[in-house]
Amino acid sequence: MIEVKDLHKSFDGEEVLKGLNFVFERGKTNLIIGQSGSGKSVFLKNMLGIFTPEKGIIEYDGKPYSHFTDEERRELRKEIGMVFQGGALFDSMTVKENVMFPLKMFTKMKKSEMEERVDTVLDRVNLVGADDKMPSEISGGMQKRVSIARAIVNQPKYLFCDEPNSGLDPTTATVIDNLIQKITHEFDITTIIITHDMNSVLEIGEKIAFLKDGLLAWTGTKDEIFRTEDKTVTDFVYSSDLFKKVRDAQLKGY
Ligand SMILES: Nc1ncnc2c1ncn2[C@@H]1O[C@H](COP(=O)(O)OP(=O)(O)OP(=O)(O)O)[C@@H](O)[C@H]1O
Repeated sequence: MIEVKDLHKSFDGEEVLKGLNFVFERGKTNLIIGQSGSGKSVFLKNMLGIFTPEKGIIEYDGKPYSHFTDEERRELRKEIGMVFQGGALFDSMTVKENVMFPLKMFTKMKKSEMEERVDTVLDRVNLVGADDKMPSEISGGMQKRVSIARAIVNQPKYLFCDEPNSGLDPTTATVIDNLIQKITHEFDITTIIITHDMNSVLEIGEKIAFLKDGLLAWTGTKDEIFRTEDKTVTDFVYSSDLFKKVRDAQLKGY
């Protein structure tokens, strides 16, 4: 669980986050949505310790990040998996080398143990047999799966995903969403996903934080987002054709 309390962040005197409060729950896919420029990435970077907030508290399983020693911050870094927008694989490394990278960086595992772990996660993301391929030789969807495998190989407690399905066709995007959700449940991870994709909201929005102008404008679940009459939310979500179609179908009782 990651709890954020009264988080403020400014750049050059301009306040981007204006006092956010939210609990990202363990074992759930927690989504951050909102228009471009609403502060989603800045929010994520504060949680990752890349930015330091001027005010507010970020607690990792009950412990404020500001109280962590340097050593504890390094330990925490090992417990965080990251799925970057675009995958961010190392082009010059094979699939297997990419996935093994965090183990080499953060653990003292023996080579055989690392190989076993890599095989297990590649199996988990349905990439058996792709070990020796280069990123350029596999599809965008497969690259995302490699990125997920790399993010979970060190058994993280927290998984941060920045638009994990951007650039994918809708079917592959759904496969990736469902994979992240399954892994979240299976390993009881606190997963935080920034997304623009309304289909993801419908599929895996177990807990949603809707940001507007640096404030939390609404929170709820994928079921609640359909029922809310909050105009700020409806203006945003019903600008998506997909949402309109699903809501119309629901109203007709399909
Ligand atoms: N390092 C930085 N220095 C100065 N301003 C920044 C910095 N990072 C972000 N900002 C500003 O903070 C605001 C929020 O940006 P942020 O990237 O969090 O938006 P976002 O909601 O993630 O947008 P998008 O959906 O387009 O990625 C923007 O006005 C942006 O210019």
